[in-house]
Amino acid sequence: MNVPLEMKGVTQVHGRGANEVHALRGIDLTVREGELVAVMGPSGSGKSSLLNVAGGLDTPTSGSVHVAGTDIARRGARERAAVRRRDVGFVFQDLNLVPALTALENVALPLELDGMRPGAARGDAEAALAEVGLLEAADRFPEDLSGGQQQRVAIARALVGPRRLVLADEPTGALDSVTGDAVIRLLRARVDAGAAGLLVTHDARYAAWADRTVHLRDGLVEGGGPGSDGAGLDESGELQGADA
Ligand SMILES: Nc1ncnc2c1ncn2[C@@H]1O[C@H](COP(=O)(O)OP(=O)(O)OP(=O)(O)O)[C@@H](O)[C@H]1O
Repeated sequence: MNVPLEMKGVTQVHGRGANEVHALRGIDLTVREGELVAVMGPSGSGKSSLLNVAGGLDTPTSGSVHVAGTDIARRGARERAAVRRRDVGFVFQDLNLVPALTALENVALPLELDGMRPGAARGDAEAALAEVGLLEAADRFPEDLSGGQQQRVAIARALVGPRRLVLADEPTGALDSVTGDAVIRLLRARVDAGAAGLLVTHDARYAAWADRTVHLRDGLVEGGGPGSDGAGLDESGELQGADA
């Protein structure tokens, strides 16, 4: 089976000329099935850029980004969107639930947009809501849910269907620690069930749930020379301390 995520020599330049920002400067990163990788680093080091490129929301300036075997760096927007909908789940800090849709309809939406029949989409959405412990809230609207419940609906929407790659950008940002722990536990459970996960976090406590941590600085994996994807960087207590 293909590796869920394999990035090689990925660079990304935002802007032009005097405004050019080199957000990513040569990233090699592989995330395998059953593996949760935490991404840490100072503000502006490229964490969000890395996640957006990994999930095909942005294209890199150079390098390859294989998601479940397809190099999305070399595909057009339409094909990238198809890979994204089929294989990638995003958990963002910004919940982005549709206010006019119930929890269940919010979760079913990406499946229906991808052409799944409403009945089948509903069944998968119920399973995803059950996974986050919110099946009883299926028919409620976002405004009738607490912040933590809304976050779980967003997680269910990210995890619905058989996604092989789950990308989370500070998913615990706005949450109290109990709810934050619950979110990370859900992510960990999905990865243990066979997905690959990439988790951007500033919090060493959440990074501790990952199998390994990659530290970014100025668009590069620290200690990750050519041919390395940063595995084993955890041994550097100094870097962990600097980021926490
Ligand atoms: N759309 C854009 N246009 C121009 N510059 C950008 C754009 N997106 C990101 N950048 C720049 O690229 C660099 C990396 O940004 P990125 O958001 O990836 O960092 P980050 O590590 O996620 O930061 P933070 O922790 O603050 O969210 C920064 O210098 C940022 O200003």
